Amino acid sequence: MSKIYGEADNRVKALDDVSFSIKQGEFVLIVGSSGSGKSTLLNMIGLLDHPTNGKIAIDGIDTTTLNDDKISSFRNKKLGFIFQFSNLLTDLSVLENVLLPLQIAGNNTSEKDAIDLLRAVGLEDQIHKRANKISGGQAQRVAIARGLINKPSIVLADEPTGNLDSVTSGTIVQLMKSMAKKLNQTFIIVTHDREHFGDVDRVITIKDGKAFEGDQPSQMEIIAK
Ligand SMILES: Nc1ncnc2c1ncn2[C@@H]1O[C@H](COP(=O)(O)OP(=O)(O)OP(=O)(O)O)[C@@H](O)[C@H]1O
Repeated sequence: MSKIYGEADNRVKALDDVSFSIKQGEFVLIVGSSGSGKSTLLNMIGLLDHPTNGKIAIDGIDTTTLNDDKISSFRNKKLGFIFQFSNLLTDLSVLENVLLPLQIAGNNTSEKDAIDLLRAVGLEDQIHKRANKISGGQAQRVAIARGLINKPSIVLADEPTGNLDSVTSGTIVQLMKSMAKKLNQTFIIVTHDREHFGDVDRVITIKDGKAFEGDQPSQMEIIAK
């Protein structure tokens, strides 16, 4: 799978023939220096953008063949997003923001699940605050709870611990790992904080748009192919 931005003189090959497969339940880190293509890869797996060449298969479905409606419903049902600049709706409370994905997916709203998650990210005393009255780090933790509330089978996170102190980062990492185990969720996490994550199933390094595991070019198939 490749992704090229722009044309002619402005052409940037952000992903260059990246190919790997991730199994259900794997906890995977994507690391690499700034500008290497990590966010581009996450956007492709999250079906937020299309690859220029190749395909992304999820659960055996080649997502490049799906129309926009199908992509939206696929995204709502299967994927959870924790993106650093994923804005919260500022007119809503912290709790309402976390409940939103349940309502969009038409799932039964479970306030208890939302409150449990907010407690797990250390925000139980902020749940009725409006989202514009909390700090950046707290907003990041709300975004984490919001990304997990639907119990998505695949969670995509871009720098989920980026705004957080190391104690809170540790709590968040433990929460994500325990959810991954309990619900057999796949986590694909872009991070600059490799050390905060401790033991993980796999680490994929992106270098100049190419994917490596260990020192070897990644040779596995599917998900991004
Ligand atoms: N929308 C875009 N249009 C043009 N070029 C882009 C676009 N998005 C990313 N790029 C370019 O693609 C390359 C990969 O960018 P990407 O954001 O995926 O890197 P990254 O590894 O996530 O970086 P960082 O760690 O700084 O977030 C960079 O050269 C970047 O400038």
